[in-house]
Amino acid sequence: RSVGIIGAPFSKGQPRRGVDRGPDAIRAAGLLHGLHEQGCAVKDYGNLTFEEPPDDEPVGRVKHVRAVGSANQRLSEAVQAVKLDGRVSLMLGGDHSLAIGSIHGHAAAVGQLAVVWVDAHADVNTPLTTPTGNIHGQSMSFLLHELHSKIPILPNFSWVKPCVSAKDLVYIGLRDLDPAEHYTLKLLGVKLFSMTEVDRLGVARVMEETCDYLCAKAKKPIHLSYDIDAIDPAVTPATGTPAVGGLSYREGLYIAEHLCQTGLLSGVDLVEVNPLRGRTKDDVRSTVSTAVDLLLACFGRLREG
Ligand SMILES: N[C@@]1(C(=O)O)CN(C[C@@H]2CCCCN2)C[C@@H]1CCC[B-](O)(O)O
Ligand SMILES: [Mn+2]
Ligand SMILES: [Mn+2]
Ligand SMILES: [Mn+2]
Repeated sequence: RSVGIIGAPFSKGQPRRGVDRGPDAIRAAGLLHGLHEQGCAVKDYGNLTFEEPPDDEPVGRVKHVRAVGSANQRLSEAVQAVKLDGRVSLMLGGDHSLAIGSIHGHAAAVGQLAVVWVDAHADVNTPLTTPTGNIHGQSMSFLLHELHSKIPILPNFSWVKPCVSAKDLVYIGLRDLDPAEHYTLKLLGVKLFSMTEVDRLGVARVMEETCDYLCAKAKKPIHLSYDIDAIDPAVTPATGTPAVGGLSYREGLYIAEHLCQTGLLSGVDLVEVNPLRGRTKDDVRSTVSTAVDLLLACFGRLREG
């Protein structure tokens, strides 16, 4: 497998300091060494640098609009370039607002794609429904064709074109949604496997149904957007919005292994690792090493050897 790594040290999609340290923490924990060990051809494109627009006042309730819009435009261009290099793009966050640029750039390069969003949260608030104003909880709303009419004009966001159809999106791990998000997902008929379905069906059946659902019509390239807070906070506590009752380490790995086996994985995000949110060094170590293990599984590592 040929992998192109992009570091996106960005935190303005949410209020907590430290998530911009995610990319270098994940690298320091041995990501590149691990990928090389398992035979991947790896190119590290380094960390993006982001401008800090002055006077970035909230627009309505939405915070850091100009910074988030500008950062994601830059990320979109970078991901598109990695795809045009013929590599699977791997974006290391940084907060989950970065999925806007990552998925946008991926779609610009490959056309229609399927999205698997692994997360405790749906991140599908619109700028008008968000309870917090944090754009990391709104990312999917900018990307879905079906929500285009619900998105107001925002500064530095005019470049964003919706690029995902609701029928091409699957959520896994949901357990902390806002009312408006739940309403939206039901209204659009988005396929979702909350932690209830994970418990009821088991992760193997969830992945079987996910792939059957996404591949039923045509096999599209898959974009996997993995929020580390999908995993149970007992395993990955160093993150901004932990929610109890998450995926086990094993379930998290299985999801990555299964998607890797489809051969359709074309873009990956690993976001919301925040080294400053661990109570102890062990908290941080466990979070970062789990992130590395999930990524090694995305790119071919199997527990059987
Ligand atoms: N829906 C949210 C939003 O801010 O829009 C509100 N929620 C926090 C809140 C905590 C108390 C119980 C109810 N939920 C976080 C989520 C965004 C997560 C972004 B992600 O990237 O971490 O997934
Ligand atoms: Mn998220
Ligand atoms: Mn989340
Ligand atoms: Mn988060």
